[in-house]
Amino acid sequence: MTNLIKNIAVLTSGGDAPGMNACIRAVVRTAIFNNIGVYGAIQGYEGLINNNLKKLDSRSVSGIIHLGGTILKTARSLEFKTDEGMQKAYNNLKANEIDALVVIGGDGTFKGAKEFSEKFGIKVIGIPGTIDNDLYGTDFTIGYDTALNTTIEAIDKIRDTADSHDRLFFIEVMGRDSGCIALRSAICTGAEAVLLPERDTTIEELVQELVAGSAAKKNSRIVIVAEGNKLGSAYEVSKMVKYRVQNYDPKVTVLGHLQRGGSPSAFDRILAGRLGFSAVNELLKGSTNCMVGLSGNNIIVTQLNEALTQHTFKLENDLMEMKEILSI
Ligand SMILES: Nc1ncnc2c1ncn2[C@@H]1O[C@H](COP(=O)(O)OP(=O)(O)OP(=O)(O)O)[C@@H](O)[C@H]1O
Ligand SMILES: O=P(O)(O)OC[C@H]1O[C@](O)(CO)[C@@H](O)[C@@H]1O
Ligand SMILES: [Mg+2]
Repeated sequence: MTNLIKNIAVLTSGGDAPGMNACIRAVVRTAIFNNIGVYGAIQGYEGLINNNLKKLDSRSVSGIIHLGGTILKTARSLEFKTDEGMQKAYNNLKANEIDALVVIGGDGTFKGAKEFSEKFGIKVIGIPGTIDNDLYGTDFTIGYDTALNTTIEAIDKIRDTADSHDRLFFIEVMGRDSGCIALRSAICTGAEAVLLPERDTTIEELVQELVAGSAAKKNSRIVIVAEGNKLGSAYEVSKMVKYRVQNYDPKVTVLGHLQRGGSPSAFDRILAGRLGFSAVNELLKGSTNCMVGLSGNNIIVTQLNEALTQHTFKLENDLMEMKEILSI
């Protein structure tokens, strides 16, 4: 195997996700094992633009495998979307003799990496890291499993109050325009209803479901509201329901950013290790403009072009049907 790569830069970009640190550790140590120097770009693409690059060694990633967030920090960089920003990033990579980039993030991060690579010929490998699980080319993204577990732990707690007071709760969960966290958390918590971006539900249909719950002698009711659903935020949906059924006194909880934090689950740590390790090995093989992902129990490689043009989370009608039957 010929190693033509002298130095690489690794960065985390977009929303932070639990397991990003475990992944940084895997990238750094796999690269060092193969005699490749590693720089960490601080705050995602901003670090490349501002030459905020930190040389990393094996010890700089000690004691981080269990930490949420990202030691490299992350950002949503507007400047990287401009020609000038990309040019500055390229100049800094050249000045530091960096030949390749490993980016850990979501679809936006991959879009940026693809454009950058096509424009300047820099080798890039993407590693899927986002709680949204909204990327084609992998069954799971780093951070999703932990976020789902955090979400269901929070909903279970709300269920205690809902049960004790015979209340109706609308709980808004993250996921941008993907309903993956919403549907899975609805199944895991026995939620009575779920509003998803991938499925149109009218307010009348939702009210009917809730009224049917009352008729079936349900005391508490939990409605999971995916942030990207078409009816509106949990507050808006709650108001619309209250307007139609006055005797409900609905409560609203927006789980928000607590879903992104915390120590990564065993699943996310293993996934992060495998994907970080594979990303560097792909670079060594000469691969570029691609992402590593998990399919079944195998690591697969998908070209960024393909990953970015395919839509990801499709409504699994079988899961939806099962959820509906199991919550009668
Ligand atoms: N078309 C693009 N050209 C250049 N850079 C881009 C482009 N799209 C996104 N980026 C860069 O990638 C960054 C991260 O993208 P985005 O904010 O969409 O998050 P993400 O990677 O999809 O992660 P998540 O969805 O989990 O937050 C952007 O802030 C921007 O710097
Ligand atoms: O933290 P920010 O920038 O408000 O972004 C929130 C978004 O990021 C995510 O947490 C991860 O993509 C989405 O689920 C959510 O829509
Ligand atoms: Mg995204």
